[in-house]
Amino acid sequence: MIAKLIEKIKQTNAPICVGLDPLISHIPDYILDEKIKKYGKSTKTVAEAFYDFNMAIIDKTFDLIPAVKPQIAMYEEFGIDGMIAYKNTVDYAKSKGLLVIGDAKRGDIGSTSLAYAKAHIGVSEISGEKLSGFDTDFVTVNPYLGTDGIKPFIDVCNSEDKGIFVLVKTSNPSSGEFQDRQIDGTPLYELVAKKTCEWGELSMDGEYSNVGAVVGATYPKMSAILREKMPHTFFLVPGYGAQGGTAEDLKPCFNKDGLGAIVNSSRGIIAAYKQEKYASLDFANASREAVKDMIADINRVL
Ligand SMILES: O=C(O)c1cc(=O)[nH]c(=O)n1[C@@H]1O[C@H](COP(=O)(O)O)[C@@H](O)[C@H]1O
Repeated sequence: MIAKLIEKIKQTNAPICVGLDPLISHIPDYILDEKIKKYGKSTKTVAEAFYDFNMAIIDKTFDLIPAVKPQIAMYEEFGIDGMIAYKNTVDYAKSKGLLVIGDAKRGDIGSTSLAYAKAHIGVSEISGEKLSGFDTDFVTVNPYLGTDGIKPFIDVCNSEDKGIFVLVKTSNPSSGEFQDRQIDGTPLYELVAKKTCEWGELSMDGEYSNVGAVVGATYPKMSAILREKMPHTFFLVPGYGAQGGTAEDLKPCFNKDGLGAIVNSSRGIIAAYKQEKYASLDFANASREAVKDMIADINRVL
């Protein structure tokens, strides 16, 4: 699956994905009001509004980008109705030819990880009939439980041609609390990186592995170290835009050939219409212009 993502990045010349992380405060009033009229002040209203909002953004951006990354938490907040909106968003993005990175940060003991893997990137079976859950192309995975928590995801990557991104160095302010702690002279994030490379060897897809790494844009010195130590690992890079990461900051995440990473921006794209620069545009066209600006900004440094 990573080879497909790389192919789409080359086709679009855009190593970026749009984070579909809607909040009620992002949704224009006219969409919310229409849904409230139909469904009252309910979780269904929010879910339907999120789906309409996402579809409009996908319609205006799918020709420019290789992938989207819906963050499941934003949907889970609204229970079953939210989860339906998540699944509908995944399916709509795929119908437009986009690859979908489900951001669910799963990981547990082996048997439970297998269920998570099947839910997000795999299939299940009942009496010989295949059943799919969310069916995204990639899912983000938390490595804290170690190899038996990761292995089921890798097995599903191999059987279904899918991919995962393992949290290695996250973008948030507290990421160093554990990740930067030295263990026998090596920071924990480097130990996780080494393990991620070993796991990656179990699912190679061309030059890169289906086992990728999440590396935040906000720690460029560490990104440079990781890029060198992980030559066959593709990076998912969050933290650009709203969290302060700049194009210069994420440059070390890329290889010399300009490949090796896909950069996510969520609020910076889907809520672009709230920024002065895009204020004259409707929300979906503002997202389109913000995507074009992000692509140009990143390609400028590559
Ligand atoms: O796995 C992720 O995508 C992730 C890892 C990380 O280290 N930092 C991080 O921000 N993310 C996700 O990336 C998105 C960032 O959103 P914005 O800050 O609005 O661009 C959110 O969905 C986060 O959950």
